[in-house]
Amino acid sequence: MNTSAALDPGELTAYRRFSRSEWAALRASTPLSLSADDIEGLRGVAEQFSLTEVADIMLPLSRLLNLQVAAARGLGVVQDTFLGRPVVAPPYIIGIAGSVAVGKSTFARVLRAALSRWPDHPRVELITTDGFLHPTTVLESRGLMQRKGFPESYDLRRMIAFLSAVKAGEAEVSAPVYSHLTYDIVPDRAQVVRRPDILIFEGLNVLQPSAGAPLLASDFFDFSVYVDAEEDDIAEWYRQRFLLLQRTAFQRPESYFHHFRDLPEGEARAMASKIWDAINLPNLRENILPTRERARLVLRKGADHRVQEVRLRRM
Ligand SMILES: Nc1ncnc2c1ncn2[C@@H]1O[C@H](COP(=O)(O)OP(=O)(O)OP(=O)(O)O)[C@@H](O)[C@H]1O
Ligand SMILES: CC(C)(CO)[C@@H](O)C(=O)NCCC(=O)O
Repeated sequence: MNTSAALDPGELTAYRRFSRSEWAALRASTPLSLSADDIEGLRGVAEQFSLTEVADIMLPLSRLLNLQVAAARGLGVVQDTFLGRPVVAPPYIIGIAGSVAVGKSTFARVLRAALSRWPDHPRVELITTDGFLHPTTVLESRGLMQRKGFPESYDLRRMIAFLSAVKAGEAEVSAPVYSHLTYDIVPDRAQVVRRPDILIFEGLNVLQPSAGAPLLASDFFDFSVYVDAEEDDIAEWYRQRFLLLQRTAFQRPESYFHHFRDLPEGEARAMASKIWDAINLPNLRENILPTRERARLVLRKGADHRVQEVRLRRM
């Protein structure tokens, strides 16, 4: 099986396809005038993100989302008026899905910065589903340490309860926090969300069905994005990130991968490939890629991380 760009006829009718330049041209409808400094500021949120990526991909998307937020608020007014209640806009929730190492969190950080520049929705929060992984003690007791990222490794009830509380407009909603350094949930720490204008909810599992549970994460989404790329490219990004972490985070004694800190580069690459092939690639094929066609927007990246094609669902 591969993750090639080929689409079946059903998908072709569901989505409009845009080349990079066609999508970039939609920036023309962006009334927000960003100075060169503003754009540089957005890029600073994630140094890997190039200026052209911000201008060509992120600005049209932030405009589309700005219009969508306004429309969703309009519908909220209709419902509150019908119910005779004071009008309160619930947070607009955007799900971001895709493989391990495809660049979801990088993309989400830049999207957050871009959306928060709009005066009508300055308060944008970002939560990753990593925090809803079961802690290591639970994963170990269930024999799931080699299944991290698979559906059974998450506390889905807690994840759905979190989204439900945010959408219901609760004043403060807490999410657990995961550390990539210790490879575990951080005890006694929480990330608190306080009625943001927009919540970006990022993780490989956000578009997945939840076995047996009545609600899915995507039931709470107003919009969703799938970050897509060739399997081989993602595997290489995973290896590159592993090598970077080896030179940085793994050097710290509290790192779960501290014992890999002095592996020669060839062996470190082989170790990264082994973890990729054993865990993250099967998870991509079995559980993540099958959710791609649920997304409203699919961004297809090339080997250089630049988005080459955008597919937008017809609604
Ligand atoms: N637009 C980009 N340009 C260049 N490099 C990028 C870009 N986006 C991500 N990367 C790099 O690709 C790697 C994976 O990115 P990131 O950590 O954002 O992925 P992720 O999908 O959030 O992964 P995970 O699911 O493991 O958290 C990182 O090394 C990151 O620096
Ligand atoms: C925490 C997840 C599942 C998602 O971010 C991922 O980073 C992970 O830890 N995968 C398990 C195999 C690995 O260490 O790459």
